[in-house]
Amino acid sequence: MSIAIDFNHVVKKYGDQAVIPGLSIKVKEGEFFTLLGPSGCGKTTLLRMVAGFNSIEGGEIKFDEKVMNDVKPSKRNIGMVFQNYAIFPHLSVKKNIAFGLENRKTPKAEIERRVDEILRIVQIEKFKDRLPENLSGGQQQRVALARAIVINPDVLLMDEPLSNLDAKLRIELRNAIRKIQKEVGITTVYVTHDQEEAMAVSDRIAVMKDGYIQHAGTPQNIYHRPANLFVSSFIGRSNILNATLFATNDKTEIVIHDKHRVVLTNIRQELIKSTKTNVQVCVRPEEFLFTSDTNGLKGKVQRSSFLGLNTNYFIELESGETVEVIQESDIDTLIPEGSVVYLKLNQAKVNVFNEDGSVNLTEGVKNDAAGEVQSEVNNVAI
Ligand SMILES: Nc1ncnc2c1ncn2[C@@H]1O[C@H](COP(=O)(O)OP(=O)(O)OP(=O)(O)O)[C@@H](O)[C@H]1O
Repeated sequence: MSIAIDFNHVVKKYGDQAVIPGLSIKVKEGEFFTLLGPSGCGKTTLLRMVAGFNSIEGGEIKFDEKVMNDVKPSKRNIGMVFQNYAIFPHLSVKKNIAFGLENRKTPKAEIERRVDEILRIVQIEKFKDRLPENLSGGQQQRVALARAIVINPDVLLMDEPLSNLDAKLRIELRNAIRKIQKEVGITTVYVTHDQEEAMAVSDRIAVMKDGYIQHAGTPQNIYHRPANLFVSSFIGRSNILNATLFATNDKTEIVIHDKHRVVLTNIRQELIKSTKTNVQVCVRPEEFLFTSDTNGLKGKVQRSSFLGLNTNYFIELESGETVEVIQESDIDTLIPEGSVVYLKLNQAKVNVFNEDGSVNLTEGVKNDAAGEVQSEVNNVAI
């Protein structure tokens, strides 16, 4: 059985310091939900609150309709996977997996059946009689995952489960984790600081900073329509350019470096309080296009790198700023280093933020975070 988790104005304090000042979000039943953010933003703290290892100083955490604040960790029916595997070294793989069921006094035949089923799902049948010391890191982490899910938990919590593995294994195991989570359908909260990993495994991601969720949404929405400049810089690569936004009754346009004009049709007019506003424009490397139009942004190619599918260019603009441009590789053409080029923006894709970067002025942001930072953002005067 899987459940929904409701974080309702949750507060965590250490002494006087509120590391989570008030956080609200709903995790859906069966969802793969990831907490993503830089070191110290409060991901582990929040995960430990779900498990019951951390006290709650305000608000409530509910599993479906039940308030869990004072429920002991052992009564929460949670499976956990940590980065350091946490499996018993002296027990075989099979015994490690059976351990939680034996503790719960599950009948022997049922233990046999469940362990065999999980060995199959996690694809470690052939190692079932080995001791952990004779397994690779990735195989040990599969055992840890099997141990966590064999007890049929309501919630699966994972804290950086891949961070001790090498790059190739990380990709292999993250795909396995995603597949297994969908097969068993357990509501999952996953912690990572690796944005690519978060995008690869999650149904939804909450990008955190300083104990607040900045943006919660699908990987696609967070990438294409980040709620603020922090989110756009944290997820994927971004070129940030200063610009001026002019809004008249006829049209809205941005002017970059006093020269390059781009008409935009997707600005949230209700947020524009002045005919002339300083803004910051975020252009992903693939949202630049080369043009023969000399009204484009002029620059000089500093470095061209053929990467197979794509070609990567670093271009120094007249302003002295360097931007990164990615184009699908052409079979014969590589723009040589030193060439003068003109760039235009894919105007439907770029994001425009207010001067301090706290609000995306572009239409299409879908932010499910219902915490205080959200209402502050909505009230920002521009
Ligand atoms: N027991 C504690 N006492 C005091 N402060 C703490 C304690 N545990 C964590 N903190 C502080 O709370 C904040 C959030 O820490 P947390 O471990 O949740 O961050 P994180 O996002 O998981 O970081 P990382 O990715 O480095 O693990 C940090 O500023 C940390 O120093």
